[in-house]
Amino acid sequence: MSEDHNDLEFGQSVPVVSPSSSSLCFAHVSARTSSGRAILSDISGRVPRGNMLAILGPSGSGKTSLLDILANRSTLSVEGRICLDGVTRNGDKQVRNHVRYVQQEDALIGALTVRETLLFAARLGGVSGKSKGLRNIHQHVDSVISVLGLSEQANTKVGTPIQRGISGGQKRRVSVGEKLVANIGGADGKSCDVLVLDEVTSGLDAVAAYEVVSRIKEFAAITGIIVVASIHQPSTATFTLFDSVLLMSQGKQAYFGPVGQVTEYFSKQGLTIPANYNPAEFLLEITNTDFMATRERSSSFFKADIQGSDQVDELCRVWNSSEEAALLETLLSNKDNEDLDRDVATDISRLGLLSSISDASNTTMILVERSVLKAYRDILAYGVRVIMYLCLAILMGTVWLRLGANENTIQSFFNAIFFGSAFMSFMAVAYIPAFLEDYATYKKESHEKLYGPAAFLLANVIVGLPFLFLIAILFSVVEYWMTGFRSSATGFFRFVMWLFLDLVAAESLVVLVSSIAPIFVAALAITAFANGLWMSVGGFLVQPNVLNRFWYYTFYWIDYQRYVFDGMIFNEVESRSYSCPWTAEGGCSGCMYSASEVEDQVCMISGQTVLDARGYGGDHTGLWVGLVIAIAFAMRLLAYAWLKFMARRIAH
Ligand SMILES: Nc1ncnc2c1ncn2[C@@H]1O[C@H](COP(=O)(O)OP(=O)(O)OP(=O)(O)O)[C@@H](O)[C@H]1O
Repeated sequence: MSEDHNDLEFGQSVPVVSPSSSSLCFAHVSARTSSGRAILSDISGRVPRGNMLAILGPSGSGKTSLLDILANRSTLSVEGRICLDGVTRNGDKQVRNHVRYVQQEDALIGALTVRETLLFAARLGGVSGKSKGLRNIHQHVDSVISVLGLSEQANTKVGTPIQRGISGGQKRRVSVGEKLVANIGGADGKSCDVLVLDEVTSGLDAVAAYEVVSRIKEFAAITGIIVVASIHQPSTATFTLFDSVLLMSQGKQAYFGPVGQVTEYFSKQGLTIPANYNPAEFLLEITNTDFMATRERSSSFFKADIQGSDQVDELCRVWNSSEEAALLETLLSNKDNEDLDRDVATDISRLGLLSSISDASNTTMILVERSVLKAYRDILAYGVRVIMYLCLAILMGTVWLRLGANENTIQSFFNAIFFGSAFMSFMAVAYIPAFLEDYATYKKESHEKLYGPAAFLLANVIVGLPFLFLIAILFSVVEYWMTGFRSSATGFFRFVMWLFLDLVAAESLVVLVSSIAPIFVAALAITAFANGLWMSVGGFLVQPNVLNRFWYYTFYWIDYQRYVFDGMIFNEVESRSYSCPWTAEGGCSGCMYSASEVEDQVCMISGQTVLDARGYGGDHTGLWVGLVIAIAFAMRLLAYAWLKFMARRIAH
């Protein structure tokens, strides 16, 4: 391969590899669930480099299951052989470095524009703007935007639940674009050799679908990548763009071969595709057991008594005994083909169209940059919480307004501190939707080994901490002074510190729960329940010496809200004094707590007396700060361990 190929740019139509060179093969692939249910039975095919395979079949026929297996993402138990460029890849963890997968659901960050989304995808994929074959990363991204017909939307945001962005079909194109911009042909062991597209044209009209598929075809021809796409109801024009087609029904194979030979093959079997009839539509009709629309049309093939799945069995039986199936079998079992595949693949890997710059710290910084953009643009990420906490501060400031320091306000101060800290932790649930959006993106990107849980969680904490600090400051500025907590800079800043730690711990709980249960309603219910639990056992609603022994010896000691509450109480009460009325009969003896006459006829209750009387032990602020940090850290660590465990499970 000539070095000149490095100067090729996306959009040029000079083929780099011969379409008959190395390939992706799958031979006799069968798959079962853990309960033994057969999902796929004996599926075979071969896709040379630079070619596109369409997987066609009715809903539930096993298209996604096969794509997952080819990308080594399946949790099913798989038999058969999969090889890429002559190397057997069954269960090979490395295969995911070579496959880019566009899943059915678009996992995009709503606050980013189309161009930003693709720029971040290119950078995360390891594309360097200084790469030899790539004069400018922006140019590269713009050319992908242009070929996907997204130039007019380049600066439009993808869209959030409260801000309309691009359409569903345009989102599909952005998802495809993310794979096209990222590290195609890179030389770092993470080159993209196979582009897997699940339902790539769903949501697109016929013209847009044709445009997208034809651009992908052009791209495959230039770069030599193999494209495997499941597709629903393609127009005739779109269908004929594919080089070959695999027809599936009920997990079985009804045809594999060149698109151009479909009509001839089925005519030979007595299933004539009517003139001017969309062949793809015909194939779907004869394999759809739910709606047997073509019985009359295909009566010369199907005997009158053959119904439903028997019809599919008949199609598969005919395929298995066909010359075409025998030819495919010969191709798959030919050792010479494998050797040829391997040799050409070595040549292709030297291409290095784009070189790589990715490393762990660089990836984390890219993720931080992306999260910062999202955090300040997407009001749902932090904006909603900033507004909500400010409203809460004003509400509390006006309800607990200018409390004087006397014996009648002591309980109100305790209530204000409990309500403020508990409610703030509770409302961390507002972060769940934003985290779940990030999680979906992480899941998609980590599947392709672009980064792992450490970079994801590190970026999350780096971006989150300043926002939480801002919330703590804003809340305190309003509420602290309106309520009339002790007037001292130390008191104020300690109050801010405790709120900040409270928010950090509460957000860590959200991250942990949402990582384990990444479904909105489940994460919401579990987090709300956990916060309710921490509130109940924290020692304020039920005093520790009365608290049931089970809760006392378990959750009471790992309750971050308890340490925050105790820290805030000591900060406020310990150094304060509360006045109480002096009476002629009893002096200070009528006060709620033991008081002393500090001046002539002036009784004061010391804060320490209040704390002692209410059963609060000594001030261990340092220890409590350490414990809240440790609890928050432990929750993040558990989230990391869980994500790592899940990543390993999928990899195996
Ligand atoms: N891990 C699994 N456990 C149980 N059943 C599964 C599993 N994976 C797939 N299936 C079942 O296998 C069948 C094929 O599913 P698959 O998603 O592969 O079909 P599909 O052709 O992609 O459908 P659609 O076009 O509707 O997306 C379905 O009935 C599905 O429920």
